[in-house]
Amino acid sequence: MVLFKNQLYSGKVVLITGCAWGSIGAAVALQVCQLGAAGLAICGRREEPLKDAALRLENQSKTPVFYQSCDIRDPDAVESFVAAVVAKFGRIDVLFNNAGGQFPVMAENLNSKGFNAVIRNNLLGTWNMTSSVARLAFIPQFEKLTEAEKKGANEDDPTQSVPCCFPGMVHTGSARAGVDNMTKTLAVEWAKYQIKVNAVAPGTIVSTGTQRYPKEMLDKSRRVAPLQRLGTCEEVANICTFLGSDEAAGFITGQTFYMEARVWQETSLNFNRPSYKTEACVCVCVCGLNGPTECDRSDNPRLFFRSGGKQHHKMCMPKLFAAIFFALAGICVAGAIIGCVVLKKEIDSISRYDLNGTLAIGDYILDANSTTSNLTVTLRNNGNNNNIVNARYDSPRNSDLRKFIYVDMCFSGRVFDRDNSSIKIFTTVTKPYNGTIIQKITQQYVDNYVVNTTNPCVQIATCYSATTYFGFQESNTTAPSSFTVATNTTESTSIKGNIKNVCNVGILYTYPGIAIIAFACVAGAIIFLSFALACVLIGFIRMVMLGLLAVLLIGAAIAFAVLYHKI
Ligand SMILES: CCCCCCCCCCC/C=C/C(=O)SCCNC(=O)CCNC(=O)[C@H](O)C(C)(C)COP(=O)(O)OP(=O)(O)OC[C@H]1O[C@@H](n2cnc3c(N)ncnc32)[C@H](O)[C@@H]1OP(=O)(O)O
Ligand SMILES: NC(=O)C1=CN([C@@H]2O[C@H](COP(=O)(O)OP(=O)(O)OC[C@H]3O[C@@H](n4cnc5c(N)ncnc54)[C@H](OP(=O)(O)O)[C@@H]3O)[C@@H](O)[C@H]2O)C=CC1
Repeated sequence: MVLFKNQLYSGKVVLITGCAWGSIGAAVALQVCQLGAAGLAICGRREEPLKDAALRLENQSKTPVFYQSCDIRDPDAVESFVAAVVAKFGRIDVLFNNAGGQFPVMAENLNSKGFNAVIRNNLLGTWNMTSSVARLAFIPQFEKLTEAEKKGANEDDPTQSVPCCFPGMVHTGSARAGVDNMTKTLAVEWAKYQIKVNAVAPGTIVSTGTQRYPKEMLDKSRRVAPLQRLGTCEEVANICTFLGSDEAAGFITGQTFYMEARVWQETSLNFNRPSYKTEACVCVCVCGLNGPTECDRSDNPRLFFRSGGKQHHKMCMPKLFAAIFFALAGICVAGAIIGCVVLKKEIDSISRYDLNGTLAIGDYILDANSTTSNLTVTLRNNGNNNNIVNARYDSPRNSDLRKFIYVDMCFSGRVFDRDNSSIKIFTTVTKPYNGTIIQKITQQYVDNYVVNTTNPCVQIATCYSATTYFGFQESNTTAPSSFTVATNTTESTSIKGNIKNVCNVGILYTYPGIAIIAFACVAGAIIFLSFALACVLIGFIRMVMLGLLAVLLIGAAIAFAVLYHKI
């Protein structure tokens, strides 16, 4: 699209403050370079973006570009930059006071230092640059003209906002109102040097600058804009390029051009109810991270922290809580892993005792770690052609009260009752740990005479500290401390035993501390992870509300179930 005459800026030396690629300044720079400017000088606080912009501009035009790091708030730096430009190009024809900016903040949260910082950036900075360029370039250049020639045009183009008011930006609104007045005053004062001074007050423009603003603010800006959209840097550049050209706008001075009639009445009406989120933010300033980002301190000043850096990183309520919950979930996961590893190690360390064989009269099983007998089996003839089987299991480690073992015993062979009546096989646990009977007396009635080979098998769950007696006993006999059973002497009687270590349910009793911590950690990880995800997906407040609702519903359901059960 050709908007301007080819070579409109031919022979002109242009100075643009603030020119990072993607900014309004860079859009103006590209236009004037492509329109044949003889030289371009750009400045900014950071050198890297300037170098980058200079390279791009030189690649896309024939204009030589000079850049220097310079903070427009510093009069000495400005003076030396302008002097360097004059030394480099010999003159300056057009000045675009583009550098500036602020931070969004509600007036009640703005202190004097912050107000001053923005006034300095937008009003004082604009003045510093304008005055230096006028003194070091415009006026001396004018003085050198012949009377006939004294009709040059220079352009001061401070971009600014605020047709009438600027809620949320009182500092910059004031600064730009000052620039507006500066524009008019200088246009009159310096008309004698044929310096023309105009200002452009863009609406909200999509640029590297506004990328740092909260999305909600920009959305609001878009909604109140008559054209229902944000402007582009090129659109601002078009009017700047026009005003900067003596040929195009030679008869325009002392004017402020508002690019878009914002409906400020509506904004003013909403002043006390800003449409952007008022959520609490934690703002941390860190040096040396991905370029400067400004914190929106107006969100909620109470949770604002700074650590002295210049770059601000913001974390708002839901994200903050999500981060906290993620961290807690992480700690829980670590705890669960450590707990499970410790438990596994402990369980693996429990010895296994396998009898795996037939016990004969007088046999006993040795504890793997000691020579103490812990299972003794005696078989003796009761003098009536019957044998008595007595078995006794003693804890090998009486001190270790919390550990359990299961003993599986299988009796095989033919078992006779003296009276041919049914007999009982039972196990009982005496002296159970802590007074609790681990497995109550198990009774199993066996048919007359024959006990099949796989049955009866009994399982005795006992505590190490307990002494367990097991055996066959005639019915109607109360449990004594030893049991007898009549066996046919012609039949072999054997006991197979298998002592297993405890795992499953026993864990909870065995290592209560570690097990409880491990299970609590697993539960905690699940809960915190759910909280964190809820914070990310639905926000902290809503998550708390939903949580309360869930608790109420569950409570009501339990109450209903209890009542229903009772009825
Ligand atoms: C209802 C509201 C509706 C509004 C709708 C508006 C829609 C958007 C319209 C956007 C239009 C304008 C766009 C642009 O201008 S684009 C350009 C964007 N670029 C920038 O804005 C960045 C430029 N800013 C800066 O370079 C710096 O912030 C600045 C130079 C202005 C100040 O930096 P300086 O280093 O001098 O200052 P400090 O950071 O040290 O701070 C000094 C004191 O200022 C106070 N301060 C700073 N930040 C905040 C904050 N976020 N909130 C409140 N106060 C703040 C504070 O007192 C600082 O002192 P301390 O450090 O001692 O605390
Ligand atoms: N975008 C918008 O909607 C609107 C913008 N404006 C104004 O237009 C101008 C350009 O805006 P935009 O392009 O969006 O902003 P950007 O933030 O994208 O660019 C601003 C440029 O100015 C430089 N700058 C800022 N402060 C200083 C300083 N003290 N000294 C030297 N250089 C400085 C920055 O470089 P560095 O950080 O390296 O110093 C950067 O190159 C600004 O003044 C802005 O306030 C006005 C109305 C609306």
